[in-house]
Amino acid sequence: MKNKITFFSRFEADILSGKKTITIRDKSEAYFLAGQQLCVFTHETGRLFAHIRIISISPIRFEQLNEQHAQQENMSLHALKQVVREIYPFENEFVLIEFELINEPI
Ligand SMILES: CC(=O)Nc1ccn([C@H]2C[C@H](O)[C@@H](CO)O2)c(=O)n1
Repeated sequence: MKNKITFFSRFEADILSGKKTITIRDKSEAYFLAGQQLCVFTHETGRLFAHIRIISISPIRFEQLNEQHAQQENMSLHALKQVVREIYPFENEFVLIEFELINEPI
């Protein structure tokens, strides 16, 4: 089972401070399971910077993104939709991955 996930390095500080607690991914990353512990790397350089535990993973459509999701991403809803559209220009079906930061090594 794949136990790694990458994030753009611009989100590292928000993840480490606990301000960002979800991520929206396309279905190519729908294989994660609730309870799974993941090593978190930067997308750009592959540097390990955190460990997280998945709380839940559920399907979501682009038009269902709302203010609560934006808050969990520590950005405005407009910014969240813009980021998702930049990363996935043609996708409408996603998975919502809710996670918590863990300190213990895995
Ligand atoms: C780096 C990589 O492989 N893929 C992604 C995909 C998404 N994110 C972030 C951007 C937003 O905060 C949410 C919404 O998709 O998740 C990311 O850092 N890296």
